Amino acid sequence: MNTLVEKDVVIQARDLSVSYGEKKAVKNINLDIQRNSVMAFIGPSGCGKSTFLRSINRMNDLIPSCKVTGSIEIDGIAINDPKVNIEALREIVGMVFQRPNPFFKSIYENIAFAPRFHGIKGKAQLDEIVEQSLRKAALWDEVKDRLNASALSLSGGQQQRLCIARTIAVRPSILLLDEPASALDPISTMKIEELITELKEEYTIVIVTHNMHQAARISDQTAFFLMGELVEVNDTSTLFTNPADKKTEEYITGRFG
Ligand SMILES: Nc1ncnc2c1ncn2[C@@H]1O[C@H](COP(=O)(O)OP(=O)(O)OP(=O)(O)O)[C@@H](O)[C@H]1O
Repeated sequence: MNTLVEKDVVIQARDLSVSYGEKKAVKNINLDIQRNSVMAFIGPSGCGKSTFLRSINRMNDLIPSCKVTGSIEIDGIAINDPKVNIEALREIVGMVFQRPNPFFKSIYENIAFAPRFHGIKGKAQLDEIVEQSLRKAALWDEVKDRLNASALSLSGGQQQRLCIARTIAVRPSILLLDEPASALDPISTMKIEELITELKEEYTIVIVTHNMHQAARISDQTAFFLMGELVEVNDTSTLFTNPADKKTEEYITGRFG
């Protein structure tokens, strides 16, 4: 059906496959991800969600046995082109992992480190970046009086928001979140979910989650993976209430996985 406004696709995967040695972990994926939306990847353990996520900022390049075929375009640029500057790509496409992994440095330095590395030296400018990043990550009020304390003195949930702030500090436009709340308590999880909903105003967010309630609460679109294949992608409300594929229905109703 024609629509008046074309969907604003920022990430476009075409026939994307990823193998580790002989094992094909992601098989011929075609997927469009819309700007300023939250896309959730769900599916049973080992179905390729994280592998696909990592191909969006070429983190798979770090795994020697890993081979990627097909294409991913971000804003029309084929990111697997050898000419692409990977550091620049990873600034545009930031990533946050399952376990909070702050640097063994102060809260301030965790945020200021990358901007300083990229040449921002002025204290006032760095202060501004630190404050804005922490505000966007909904952490400023909790840490503004102890910016010089060790990041490791924060709770797990605060550390994870610090990692999100650290990612935001280099001004990405896409955030990849690999089960960002799975190691956190329910209150910290709720804060991360609220944060994701706020951040999508400014960022395109792709999140891997094992928690289907979480996917239903925070995502606009959901993609269901099974054994390396993309079974179904749809608006989250449709996928959870009226899945097109029987395998999706079986998974979301808890019949396997
Ligand atoms: N570094 C690696 N080397 C070899 N095989 C890997 C590697 N990482 C993942 N795999 C394999 O690729 C397949 C997909 O793994 P992946 O981690 O992408 O799945 P997943 O859906 O994210 O799983 P989970 O939900 O358990 O994190 C699995 O069979 C896994 O064993």
